[in-house]
Amino acid sequence: MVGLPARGKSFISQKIRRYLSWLSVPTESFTQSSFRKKRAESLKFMDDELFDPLNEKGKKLRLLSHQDCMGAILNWFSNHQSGVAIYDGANITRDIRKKIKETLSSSDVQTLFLESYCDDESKVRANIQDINQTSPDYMDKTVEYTLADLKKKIRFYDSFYEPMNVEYEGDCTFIKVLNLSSEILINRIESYLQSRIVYYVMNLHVKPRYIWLSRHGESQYNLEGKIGGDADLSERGWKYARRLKDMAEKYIPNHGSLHVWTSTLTRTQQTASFLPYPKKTWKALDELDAGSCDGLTYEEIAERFPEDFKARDDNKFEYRYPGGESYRDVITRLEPIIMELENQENVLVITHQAVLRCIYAYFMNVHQEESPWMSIPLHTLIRLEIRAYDTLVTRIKADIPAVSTYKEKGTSKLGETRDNSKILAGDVISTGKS
Ligand SMILES: O=P(O)(O)OC[C@H]1O[C@@](CO)(OP(=O)(O)O)[C@@H](O)[C@@H]1O
Repeated sequence: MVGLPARGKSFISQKIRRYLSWLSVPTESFTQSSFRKKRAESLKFMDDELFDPLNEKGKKLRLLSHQDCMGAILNWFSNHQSGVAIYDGANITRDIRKKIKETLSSSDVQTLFLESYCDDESKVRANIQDINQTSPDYMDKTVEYTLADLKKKIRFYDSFYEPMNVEYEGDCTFIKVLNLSSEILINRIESYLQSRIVYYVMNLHVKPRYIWLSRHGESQYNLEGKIGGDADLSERGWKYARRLKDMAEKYIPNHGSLHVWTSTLTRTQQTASFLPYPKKTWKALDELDAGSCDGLTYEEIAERFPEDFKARDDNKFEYRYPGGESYRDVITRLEPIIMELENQENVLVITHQAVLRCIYAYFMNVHQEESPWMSIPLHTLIRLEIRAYDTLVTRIKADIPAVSTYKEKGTSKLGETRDNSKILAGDVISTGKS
């Protein structure tokens, strides 16, 4: 990363790390400031000395923390055949970038510089506000403190900042993001992975916003415990479809501009049928294809294909149904959906259990092995609040009972059917954090 403080470098780093990890590319982010803090603590160094351009000790400490960070990156590469290490630091001089490139290329590592250049004061200010509210570095500090501290650092770094340009660094591969917008300059993009990163960064948003998710209403197949298929909604499923309209009006603040996405399957389209908003149907949102097990109950699968049943329980993320899909396959086909969601302002996605797990795992940073086992109940509207440094989740459970479609590891039985008495009157709201 390249850029002055408060230019969204950590935000972009974290997003890229999450995106690539979700696509199964080993990715790690190394934050230079954490190495600097460690060094400063051990040397009993004050921040004031560190950001004084005339202070020789400060200069030395910055150099040491850079070396520590590079050491950690090289060490990480020695343990990984392939992958992406993100150096989250300022790296604002041509000299330091030249050294980074040389060091990495001597270890056979390609370098892609990603500069966040911003001279729009209002955007810098908004970013400082975000940093104050959500960055672990400033969690217990006032806005005034964060503002003063970051301004001091910006002034310091600005005195020797050399933005990237083709004239001086034409031989480098770089992406330059201008004013945290979709305006981007690129130079010498050479590999597929680099082009994925360019495309992803182009779709990124810094504005906080909500994404709304829901499974379809309870289907006839859900009632019978069957997987896959293209069944209609049950009576309670239709009830949820009607309720979803009221819930959208009640909970989605700017529902007037809402867009609804569904899969091509009947149950999601019936669920969306009362919503008076523009709709889009995506094949990519169809449920995980259960291949030759489509239309069976888990008990029938366990009985007829015991080896497959066990193999899926043992490694649910990788297991591919004969003639069907695995969770990994679903993630691959969901990539365009994620790109679009990163770009959109106000969308409600109505889809299926496995697909929602994959989308949820991306936004909530859930580990691959864990994601196929997450609980995504029926008749629940999920609100993801996408913020600069984390995602907040709120689940709004409609008071309409539904069967459980959750199967635990090691059993072929579904979870307990929720009975009416356990459903509280009114919607039940719960929250959590990524
Ligand atoms: O990966 P598991 O846990 O089997 O969950 C996926 C299953 O969920 C189901 C319901 O059991 O999805 P949905 O009703 O949301 O379309 C099945 O169709 C699908 O095969």
